[in-house]
Amino acid sequence: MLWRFDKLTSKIDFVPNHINQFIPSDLESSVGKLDLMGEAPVFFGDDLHASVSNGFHLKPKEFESAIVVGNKTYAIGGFDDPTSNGVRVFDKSTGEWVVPIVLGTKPNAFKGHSMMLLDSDRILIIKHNSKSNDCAWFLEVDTRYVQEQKKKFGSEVVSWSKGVIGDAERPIVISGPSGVGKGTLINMLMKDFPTMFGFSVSHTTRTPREKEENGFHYHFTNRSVMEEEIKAGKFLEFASVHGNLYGTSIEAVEVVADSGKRCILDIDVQGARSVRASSLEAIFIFICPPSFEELEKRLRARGTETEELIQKRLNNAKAELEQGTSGGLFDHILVNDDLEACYERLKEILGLDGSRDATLKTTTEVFALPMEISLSKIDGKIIINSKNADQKIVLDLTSMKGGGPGRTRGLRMYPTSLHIDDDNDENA
Ligand SMILES: Nc1ncnc2c1ncn2[C@@H]1O[C@H](COP(=O)(O)OP(=O)(O)OP(=O)(O)O)[C@@H](O)[C@H]1O
Ligand SMILES: Nc1nc2c(ncn2[C@@H]2O[C@H](COP(=O)(O)O)[C@@H](O)[C@H]2O)c(=O)[nH]1
Repeated sequence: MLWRFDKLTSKIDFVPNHINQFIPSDLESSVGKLDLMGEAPVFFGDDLHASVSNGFHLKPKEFESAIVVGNKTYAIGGFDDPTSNGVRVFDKSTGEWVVPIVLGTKPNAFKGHSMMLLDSDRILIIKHNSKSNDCAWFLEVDTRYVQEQKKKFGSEVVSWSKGVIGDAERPIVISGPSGVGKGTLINMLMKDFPTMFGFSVSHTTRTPREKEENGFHYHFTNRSVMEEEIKAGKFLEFASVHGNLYGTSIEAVEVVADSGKRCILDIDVQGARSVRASSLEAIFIFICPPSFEELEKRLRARGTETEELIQKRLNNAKAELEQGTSGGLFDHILVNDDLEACYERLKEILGLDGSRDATLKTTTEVFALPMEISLSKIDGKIIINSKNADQKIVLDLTSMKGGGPGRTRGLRMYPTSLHIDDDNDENA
């Protein structure tokens, strides 16, 4: 049994061992020394019954545990409970518990986890008794992305992001005016490198063209449904384009990441700007036509739009070309004059010009984590310690890329037989 001090009821009592206890390494700096003197800085699962100030019942849920980040306490768990979204937040300054808007796909229910605060803006959660490819999750509580979403929603927001082990490449955002050839170039890439790229299937309220397939070219939907889903935080970005709503759902990007492929997004300039502001660290490529006349010729030759819609798209193309080429937003600007030459240049940018083996993929061996673990941090690396066996696994976050929404890539994880001296352990 462990003792705990309940700040809300001012009582000291005992915490059963099954309730996960972890005092995060960065906590001392984030809450200050006072909190660490005499009072347990972490509220444990069964502390949570203490406050019902905003009317909901705070009976602790099974396998729920909590962690302090600055002024707030995040209670995480209870995923089995259908009434829970898995996260509750206690704000010390208001004395209230709130259920936040939860973005990203939350992990499947798990029985036990250990947590650690990273950089005071995200919580690392390691699922007990899990596999290495599904054990590391991040709950972003104050990253730039989450701060923006808090402003947008005007309420408490958190965002889940799954840790992906290995060298996943940065997603690719391709923008450019309608008819410039984005789809044509993307199809060439997907055909030549089928195991390497996955297309982010957008949602749109426009009507399908002949031969367009729901779920493959787009998720065709209607405005009221899509607006509701936007409100619910399901979209990484969305924009009104040529009179219709288009958007990239967080799920669309996650599906590609989970297949181990590099995600390609075909979105307009407004969408690219939103993605740039998100924590999806993508490469941004803008495709230009050789001339406005050629753009018009291609749009007409495609034969998919009415004259009225062609005029609308051409009109919007002027602003898009101006914004796309005015600098800052895009990493690369390509002119799609000769299709083959443009495709070669695109491959070059993506490192597919033969300078490396494009079919080569980093394979990461999957292994099982111990049943019961604790976490510590040594030399910037997270050590996952087995509570019952002399087994340690290193989680190296130094090459970590991106973050919410969706996936945090570039994690390295390997079992180690090295003896780790607990005296140097920042968090024994
Ligand atoms: N370099 C090129 N030279 C000539 N025609 C081209 C070239 N690239 C693409 N096209 C043609 O231009 C038309 C428009 O291309 P595509 O549909 O790929 O454009 P897009 O940028 O994806 O348009 P949208 O944004 O409307 O989806 C197609 O008929 C395609 O075959
Ligand atoms: N902001 C977003 N723009 C998108 C998305 N999906 C497609 N698009 C852009 O819309 C126009 C028109 O496409 P079309 O298929 O109707 O010709 C084009 O510029 C696309 O890049 C999206 O999810 N978000």
